[in-house]
Amino acid sequence: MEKYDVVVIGSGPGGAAAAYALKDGGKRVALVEDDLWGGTCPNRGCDPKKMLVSGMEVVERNNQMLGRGFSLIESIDWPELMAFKRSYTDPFPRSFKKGVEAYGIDAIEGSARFVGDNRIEAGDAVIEADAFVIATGQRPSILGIEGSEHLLTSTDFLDMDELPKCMAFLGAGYIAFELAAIASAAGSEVTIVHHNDRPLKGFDSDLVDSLVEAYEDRGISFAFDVDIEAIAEDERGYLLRGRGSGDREYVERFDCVVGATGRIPNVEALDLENAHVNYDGHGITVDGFLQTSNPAVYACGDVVAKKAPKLTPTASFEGAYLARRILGSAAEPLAYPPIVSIVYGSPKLAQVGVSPAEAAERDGSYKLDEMDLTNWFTYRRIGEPVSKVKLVHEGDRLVGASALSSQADALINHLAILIDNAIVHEDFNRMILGSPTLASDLPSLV
Ligand SMILES: Cc1cc2nc3c(=O)[nH]c(=O)nc-3n(C[C@H](O)[C@H](O)[C@H](O)COP(=O)(O)OP(=O)(O)OC[C@H]3O[C@@H](n4cnc5c(N)ncnc54)[C@H](O)[C@@H]3O)c2cc1C
Ligand SMILES: NC(=O)c1ccc[n+]([C@@H]2O[C@H](COP(=O)([O-])OP(=O)(O)OC[C@H]3O[C@@H](n4cnc5c(N)ncnc54)[C@H](O)[C@@H]3O)[C@@H](O)[C@H]2O)c1
Repeated sequence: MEKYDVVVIGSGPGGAAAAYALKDGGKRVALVEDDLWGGTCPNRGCDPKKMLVSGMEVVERNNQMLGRGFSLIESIDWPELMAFKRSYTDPFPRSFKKGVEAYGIDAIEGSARFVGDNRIEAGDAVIEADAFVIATGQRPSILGIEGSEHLLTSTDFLDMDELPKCMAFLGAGYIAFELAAIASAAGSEVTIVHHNDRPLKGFDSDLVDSLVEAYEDRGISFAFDVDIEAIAEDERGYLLRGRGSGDREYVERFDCVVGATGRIPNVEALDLENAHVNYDGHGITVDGFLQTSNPAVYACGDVVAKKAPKLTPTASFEGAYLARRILGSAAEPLAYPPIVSIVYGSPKLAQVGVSPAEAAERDGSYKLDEMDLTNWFTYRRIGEPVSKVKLVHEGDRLVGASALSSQADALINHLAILIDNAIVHEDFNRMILGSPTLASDLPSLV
């Protein structure tokens, strides 16, 4: 039987951050993976999605420059765009695993399951360790409806050889908005079907309304307040059946339907009962130090039941914290800085820190500014149809921001740096930034 200081289960951003930092700290570390090395983000999440977003951005920019020296590009060649994506994803797991091994971390292939409080089995190996980090992530949750076997997932979409002519996304969260924008830009007729009338819950509702309008302008349809009950295959595609408000029947046919109704934690295969590790439907339950009900077992990333958004940067932040905790250099409970969330739609929607809704609730201590930036030079020069920002200040300090535009992803990170470093308007008097850029807009925003 092999013995390690620490065994990390799951090689995604959370597990990898922990494993590398523990190795740096002198520990003997094994990293266990039962599928694609590197986890969701580089293989079937953020990165492949953003490779396809590159195509969407070209179409978006082209549309904005029509009649300004440009005419319409034909359309996206989907198989070529997919080949571009695969040029990144296909070699990724192999080179990731090579990197792990070159760093001196033992890479073990197999599905890990606990067989005792400090012992797992993975493949043929039985392994003991002083500490375990569980970082097994999540997988798509499949709606429990009749014919659910016909639903595709985000993983299927991100590896589709041909783009369907007409498709639906069920759910109106991050995945539906991002993949719908990609599919629409590539020429598919897209509908987002949602069970209530509040898409992208968690983001500012005014900006979400503007995003929905922008999608409708691009030809994306929405079916709100529809509870889907069944999907059936026939000779012409997939028939989606449900009930709308007032018990009205909803029946539509699509070439393909992608379920995007959330993700569920990967816990079942781990046999957590054998190690006395508690979990619930949201994931593994942990204390403020990311320790589970078994003092030798920790958890980080998407598999944790937590309030923090389940994103790559939060997973790696937690993995790095856990390494410090196990190495004995983190005495305090985990504390998150303001976390940036971005929906890579068309346009992009982003937020960080105190939300406009929270600012409105705590009347008096926060000041909320709403600004339409559409006529600012940064946006005029690219023919941007909509650019809005909502800024929350506490005294002279920026504490929160929400933004909607094709540049919102970059802008929100700039604003997060101001928030994290308590940079106020006067601080820009000491700086000379390259102009005209998003960064040179900042002094006028804060
Ligand atoms: C379509 C999509 C797009 C996304 N886009 C973004 C984005 O733009 N930005 C962003 O911040 N986040 C994005 N995310 C979320 C991001 O991918 C996750 O938050 C992140 O990957 C979580 O990292 P993790 O390490 O917790 O888990 P994962 O990356 O899911 O890694 C977990 C690993 O554990 C392995 N595993 C599971 N069970 C076992 C077992 N029993 N034994 C061994 N190994 C096991 C899995 O195979 C997997 O490789 C996206 C997600 C999806 C699905
Ligand atoms: N850009 C990014 O950072 C990014 C991109 C994609 C995914 N992610 C991560 O992956 C997670 C999963 O993405 P997602 O879009 O699947 O989840 P989500 O939680 O963002 O959205 C799920 C949507 O499905 C709806 N829904 C839930 N149950 C339903 C039901 N029974 N019937 C109909 N609709 C239902 C919800 O109301 C919601 O609108 C995200 O929460 C996020 O953590 C992040």
